[in-house]
Amino acid sequence: MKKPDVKIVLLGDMNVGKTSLLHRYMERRFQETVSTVGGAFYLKQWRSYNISIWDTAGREQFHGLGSMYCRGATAIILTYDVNHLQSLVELEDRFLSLTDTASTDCLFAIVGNKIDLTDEGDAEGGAEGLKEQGKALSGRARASRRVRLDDAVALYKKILKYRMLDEKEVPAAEEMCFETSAKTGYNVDHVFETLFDMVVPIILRQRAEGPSQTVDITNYKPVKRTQSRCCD
Ligand SMILES: Nc1nc2c(ncn2[C@@H]2O[C@H](COP(=O)(O)OP(=O)(O)OP(=O)(O)O)[C@@H](O)[C@H]2O)c(=O)[nH]1
Ligand SMILES: [Mg+2]
Repeated sequence: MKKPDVKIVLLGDMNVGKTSLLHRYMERRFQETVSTVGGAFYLKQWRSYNISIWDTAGREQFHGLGSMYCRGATAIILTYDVNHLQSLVELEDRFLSLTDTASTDCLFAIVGNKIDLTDEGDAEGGAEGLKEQGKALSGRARASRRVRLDDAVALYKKILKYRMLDEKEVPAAEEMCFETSAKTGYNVDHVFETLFDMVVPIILRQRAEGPSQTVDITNYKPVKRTQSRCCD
Protein backbone atom coordinates (compact mmCIF):
# COMPACT_ATOMS: atom_id res chain seq x y z
CA MET A 1 0.00 0.00 0.00
CA LYS A 2 1.16 3.53 -0.79
CA LYS A 3 2.35 5.48 2.23
CA PRO A 4 0.11 8.47 2.93
CA ASP A 5 1.81 11.87 2.94
CA VAL A 6 -0.84 13.41 5.17
CA LYS A 7 -3.96 12.54 7.07
CA ILE A 8 -7.33 14.28 7.02
CA VAL A 9 -9.96 13.26 9.57
CA LEU A 10 -13.74 13.69 9.54
CA LEU A 11 -15.24 14.23 12.99
CA GLY A 12 -18.76 14.96 14.13
CA ASP A 13 -21.88 13.63 15.77
CA MET A 14 -23.61 10.47 14.57
CA ASN A 15 -25.97 10.86 11.62
CA VAL A 16 -24.60 14.20 10.37
CA GLY A 17 -23.43 12.56 7.14
CA LYS A 18 -19.64 12.04 7.44
CA THR A 19 -19.68 8.67 5.69
CA SER A 20 -22.09 9.97 3.04
CA LEU A 21 -19.83 12.94 2.29
CA LEU A 22 -16.84 10.68 1.86
CA HIS A 23 -18.80 8.26 -0.36
CA ARG A 24 -20.08 11.13 -2.44
CA TYR A 25 -16.57 12.42 -2.98
CA MET A 26 -14.74 9.14 -3.47
CA GLU A 27 -17.41 7.06 -5.19
CA ARG A 28 -19.38 9.87 -6.82
CA ARG A 29 -22.74 8.69 -5.48
CA PHE A 30 -25.11 8.85 -2.55
CA GLN A 31 -26.03 5.52 -1.07
CA GLU A 32 -27.66 4.30 2.12
CA THR A 33 -25.16 4.00 4.94
CA VAL A 34 -24.93 2.14 8.19
CA SER A 35 -23.72 3.93 11.27
CA THR A 36 -19.92 3.69 11.31
CA VAL A 37 -18.26 1.33 13.76
CA GLY A 38 -14.81 2.49 14.87
CA GLY A 39 -13.45 4.13 11.74
CA ALA A 40 -12.47 3.57 8.12
CA PHE A 41 -10.11 5.22 5.73
CA TYR A 42 -9.72 6.01 2.06
CA LEU A 43 -6.55 6.82 0.19
CA LYS A 44 -6.81 9.63 -2.33
CA GLN A 45 -4.12 10.52 -4.80
CA TRP A 46 -4.06 14.27 -5.26
CA ARG A 47 -1.53 15.36 -7.85
CA SER A 48 1.55 13.37 -6.84
CA TYR A 49 0.58 13.16 -3.17
CA ASN A 50 -1.21 10.45 -1.23
CA ILE A 51 -3.78 11.70 1.21
CA SER A 52 -5.49 9.44 3.71
CA ILE A 53 -8.99 10.50 4.67
CA TRP A 54 -10.37 8.98 7.87
CA ASP A 55 -14.04 8.54 8.55
CA THR A 56 -14.83 8.21 12.26
CA ALA A 57 -17.83 7.00 14.21
CA GLY A 58 -19.95 9.72 15.79
CA ARG A 59 -21.65 7.39 18.23
CA GLU A 60 -20.88 8.17 21.85
CA GLN A 61 -19.65 4.63 22.52
CA PHE A 62 -16.72 5.17 20.11
CA HIS A 63 -15.83 8.57 21.47
CA GLY A 64 -12.63 7.31 23.06
CA LEU A 65 -11.20 6.39 19.66
CA GLY A 66 -11.48 9.92 18.30
CA SER A 67 -8.22 11.28 19.64
CA MET A 68 -6.41 8.19 18.31
CA TYR A 69 -7.73 8.85 14.83
CA CYS A 70 -6.75 12.51 15.06
CA ARG A 71 -3.13 11.75 16.01
CA GLY A 72 -0.83 13.63 13.64
CA ALA A 73 -3.72 14.86 11.47
CA THR A 74 -2.91 17.71 9.09
CA ALA A 75 -6.53 18.72 8.58
CA ILE A 76 -9.77 18.00 10.40
CA ILE A 77 -13.25 18.35 8.94
CA LEU A 78 -15.71 19.08 11.74
CA THR A 79 -19.11 18.10 10.39
CA TYR A 80 -22.59 19.05 11.61
CA ASP A 81 -26.15 18.84 10.29
CA VAL A 82 -27.51 22.28 9.33
CA ASN A 83 -30.94 21.18 10.56
CA HIS A 84 -29.76 20.28 14.06
CA LEU A 85 -28.16 23.02 16.08
CA GLN A 86 -27.14 20.50 18.73
CA SER A 87 -24.81 18.82 16.23
CA LEU A 88 -22.89 22.10 15.94
CA VAL A 89 -22.86 22.54 19.72
CA GLU A 90 -21.46 19.00 20.09
CA LEU A 91 -18.49 19.92 17.90
CA GLU A 92 -17.34 22.35 20.55
CA ASP A 93 -18.43 20.37 23.59
CA ARG A 94 -17.46 16.84 22.63
CA PHE A 95 -15.21 16.80 19.60
CA LEU A 96 -12.85 19.76 19.83
CA SER A 97 -10.80 18.26 22.66
CA LEU A 98 -10.18 15.16 20.51
CA THR A 99 -8.10 17.30 18.18
CA ASP A 100 -5.41 17.86 20.84
CA THR A 101 -3.44 15.01 19.26
CA ALA A 102 -3.50 16.58 15.77
CA SER A 103 -0.40 18.29 14.38
CA THR A 104 0.23 21.79 15.73
CA ASP A 105 -0.41 23.44 12.36
CA CYS A 106 -3.55 21.37 11.73
CA LEU A 107 -6.11 23.05 9.46
CA PHE A 108 -9.78 23.06 10.43
CA ALA A 109 -12.78 23.06 8.13
CA ILE A 110 -16.35 23.23 9.44
CA VAL A 111 -18.95 21.58 7.24
CA GLY A 112 -22.72 21.94 7.63
CA ASN A 113 -24.25 19.03 5.73
CA LYS A 114 -27.81 18.15 4.58
CA ILE A 115 -28.44 21.60 3.10
CA ASP A 116 -30.88 19.90 0.70
CA LEU A 117 -33.30 19.48 3.60
CA THR A 118 -33.57 23.22 4.21
CA ASP A 119 -35.79 25.50 2.13
CA GLU A 120 -32.71 26.99 0.54
CA GLY A 121 -31.45 23.60 -0.49
CA ASP A 122 -34.69 22.70 -2.26
CA ALA A 123 -33.56 24.72 -5.25
CA GLU A 124 -32.14 22.92 -8.22
CA GLY A 125 -29.09 24.33 -9.94
CA GLY A 126 -26.19 23.92 -7.52
CA ALA A 127 -24.29 26.86 -6.11
CA GLU A 128 -25.66 29.47 -8.49
CA GLY A 129 -29.20 28.24 -7.92
CA LEU A 130 -28.76 28.53 -4.18
CA LYS A 131 -27.32 32.02 -4.47
CA GLU A 132 -30.18 33.14 -6.68
CA GLN A 133 -32.75 31.61 -4.39
CA GLY A 134 -31.07 33.18 -1.38
CA LYS A 135 -31.55 36.57 -3.05
CA ALA A 136 -35.13 35.89 -4.02
CA LEU A 137 -36.32 34.44 -0.72
CA SER A 138 -35.37 36.91 1.90
CA GLY A 139 -36.66 36.30 5.41
CA ARG A 140 -38.81 33.19 5.06
CA ALA A 141 -36.26 30.67 3.82
CA ARG A 142 -33.55 31.91 6.12
CA ALA A 143 -35.77 31.84 9.19
CA SER A 144 -36.47 28.14 8.64
CA ARG A 145 -32.77 27.32 8.75
CA ARG A 146 -31.77 25.85 12.12
CA VAL A 147 -28.05 26.66 11.90
CA ARG A 148 -26.69 29.75 10.21
CA LEU A 149 -23.30 29.84 8.55
CA ASP A 150 -22.41 32.65 11.00
CA ASP A 151 -22.71 30.13 13.84
CA ALA A 152 -20.08 27.97 12.15
CA VAL A 153 -17.86 31.02 11.62
CA ALA A 154 -18.16 31.81 15.35
CA LEU A 155 -17.14 28.23 16.16
CA TYR A 156 -14.13 28.50 13.84
CA LYS A 157 -12.96 31.55 15.77
CA LYS A 158 -13.37 29.68 19.06
CA ILE A 159 -11.26 26.85 17.65
CA LEU A 160 -8.46 29.26 16.83
CA LYS A 161 -8.54 30.53 20.40
CA TYR A 162 -8.61 26.98 21.77
CA ARG A 163 -5.63 26.02 19.62
CA MET A 164 -3.91 29.35 20.42
CA LEU A 165 -3.58 30.14 16.71
CA ASP A 166 -3.17 33.62 15.34
CA GLU A 167 -6.08 34.56 13.05
CA LYS A 168 -3.63 36.26 10.69
CA GLU A 169 -1.60 33.10 10.17
CA VAL A 170 -4.37 30.66 9.30
CA PRO A 171 -7.02 30.62 6.56
CA ALA A 172 -9.93 32.99 7.25
CA ALA A 173 -13.13 31.60 8.78
CA GLU A 174 -15.11 32.46 5.63
CA GLU A 175 -12.78 30.25 3.60
CA MET A 176 -13.09 27.30 5.96
CA CYS A 177 -16.82 27.11 6.73
CA PHE A 178 -18.88 25.26 4.13
CA GLU A 179 -22.40 24.03 3.59
CA THR A 180 -22.89 20.82 1.65
CA SER A 181 -25.28 18.13 0.60
CA ALA A 182 -23.93 14.63 0.31
CA LYS A 183 -27.29 13.76 -1.26
CA THR A 184 -27.14 16.19 -4.19
CA GLY A 185 -23.36 16.56 -4.21
CA TYR A 186 -23.62 20.31 -3.62
CA ASN A 187 -20.22 21.77 -2.60
CA VAL A 188 -18.74 18.37 -1.69
CA ASP A 189 -15.84 18.41 -4.18
CA HIS A 190 -15.13 22.00 -3.20
CA VAL A 191 -14.66 21.09 0.48
CA PHE A 192 -12.26 18.23 -0.13
CA GLU A 193 -10.31 19.87 -2.92
CA THR A 194 -9.92 23.17 -1.06
CA LEU A 195 -8.36 21.20 1.79
CA PHE A 196 -6.17 19.10 -0.53
CA ASP A 197 -4.76 22.28 -2.09
CA MET A 198 -4.10 23.67 1.39
CA VAL A 199 -2.26 20.58 2.65
CA VAL A 200 0.13 20.39 -0.33
CA PRO A 201 2.39 23.22 0.97
CA ILE A 202 2.38 21.49 4.38
CA ILE A 203 3.57 18.24 2.74
CA LEU A 204 6.32 20.14 0.94
CA ARG A 205 7.37 21.86 4.15
CA GLN A 206 7.45 18.54 6.03
CA ARG A 207 9.59 17.03 3.27
CA ALA A 208 11.99 19.97 3.36
CA GLU A 209 12.32 19.60 7.13
CA GLY A 210 13.50 16.00 6.71
CA PRO A 211 12.21 12.59 7.71
CA SER A 212 9.32 12.50 10.13
CA GLN A 213 9.83 11.61 13.74
CA THR A 214 7.28 8.82 13.62
CA VAL A 215 8.61 5.33 14.22
CA ASP A 216 8.41 2.97 11.24
CA ILE A 217 7.49 -0.43 12.66
CA THR A 218 7.40 -2.27 9.34
CA ASN A 219 11.04 -3.36 9.64
CA TYR A 220 10.97 -3.74 13.38
CA LYS A 221 12.65 -6.88 14.68
CA PRO A 222 12.13 -7.62 18.34
CA VAL A 223 15.33 -7.54 20.38
CA LYS A 224 16.17 -10.96 21.81
CA ARG A 225 15.24 -10.86 25.43
CA THR A 226 17.84 -11.83 27.93
CA GLN A 227 16.49 -13.55 30.98
CA SER A 228 15.00 -11.08 33.35
CA ARG A 229 16.77 -10.84 36.66
CA CYS A 230 14.11 -8.87 38.37
CA CYS A 231 12.80 -11.80 40.34
CA ASP A 232 16.08 -13.36 41.39
N1 LIG B 1 -31.07 14.46 2.95
C1 LIG B 1 -29.82 14.14 3.23
N2 LIG B 1 -29.55 13.05 3.94
C2 LIG B 1 -28.25 12.77 4.20
C3 LIG B 1 -27.19 13.60 3.75
N3 LIG B 1 -26.02 13.06 4.18
C4 LIG B 1 -26.35 11.96 4.85
N4 LIG B 1 -27.68 11.76 4.87
C5 LIG B 1 -28.42 10.68 5.53
O1 LIG B 1 -28.20 10.79 6.93
C6 LIG B 1 -28.04 9.50 7.53
C7 LIG B 1 -26.70 9.41 8.24
O2 LIG B 1 -25.65 9.52 7.30
P1 LIG B 1 -24.19 8.93 7.59
O3 LIG B 1 -23.32 9.36 6.46
O4 LIG B 1 -24.25 7.48 7.88
O5 LIG B 1 -23.83 9.72 8.94
P2 LIG B 1 -22.49 9.61 9.80
O6 LIG B 1 -22.14 10.99 10.22
O7 LIG B 1 -21.45 8.86 9.06
O8 LIG B 1 -22.99 8.81 11.07
P3 LIG B 1 -22.09 7.87 12.09
O9 LIG B 1 -21.32 6.91 11.23
O10 LIG B 1 -23.09 7.17 12.97
O11 LIG B 1 -21.19 8.78 12.86
C8 LIG B 1 -28.21 8.48 6.41
O12 LIG B 1 -29.55 8.04 6.38
C9 LIG B 1 -27.90 9.31 5.15
O13 LIG B 1 -28.56 8.79 4.00
C10 LIG B 1 -27.52 14.76 2.99
O14 LIG B 1 -26.69 15.56 2.55
N5 LIG B 1 -28.85 14.99 2.77
MG1 LIG C 1 -20.50 7.10 9.41
